[in-house]
Amino acid sequence: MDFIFIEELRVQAWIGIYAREKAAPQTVELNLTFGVPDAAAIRDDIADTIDYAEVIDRIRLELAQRHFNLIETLGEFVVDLLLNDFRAPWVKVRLAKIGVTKGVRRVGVFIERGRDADSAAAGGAQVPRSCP
Ligand SMILES: Nc1nc2c(c(=O)[nH]1)N=C([C@H](O)[C@@H](O)CO)CN2
Repeated sequence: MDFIFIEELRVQAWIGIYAREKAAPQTVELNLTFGVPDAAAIRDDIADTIDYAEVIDRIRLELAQRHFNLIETLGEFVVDLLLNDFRAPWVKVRLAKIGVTKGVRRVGVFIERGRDADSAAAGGAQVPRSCP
């Protein structure tokens, strides 16, 4: 498995538990890493991999359309999108609100998940099911 990363993706999102956060979107910063088949590198074909430009567009589109109370829920939404819609075998999402309170630059959550037991193991590395 190879891994694609997207760093410091800034998106307008409807997020938060307070009335002011329900009245206007705010900037969230996402750092994503997800597994892609190494076959893509061998055949040098975008059809064999996950197009990261599509991932970015889709996240912007989805987060513009719904409100989340918690960063945990928003994080799980992005993880599900990558695992189920983009069929990534493994994903790590780090998501932060910026400047929510005095003296804190970022506050956020990170979630790491595999689509099945094999891809969840060892950060997505291919490991034998059983060793003699
Ligand atoms: N565990 C969490 N705690 C809090 C969250 C959250 O999403 N998860 N959110 C808030 C407020 O929306 C806050 O960020 C507004 O500044 C407070 N605690």
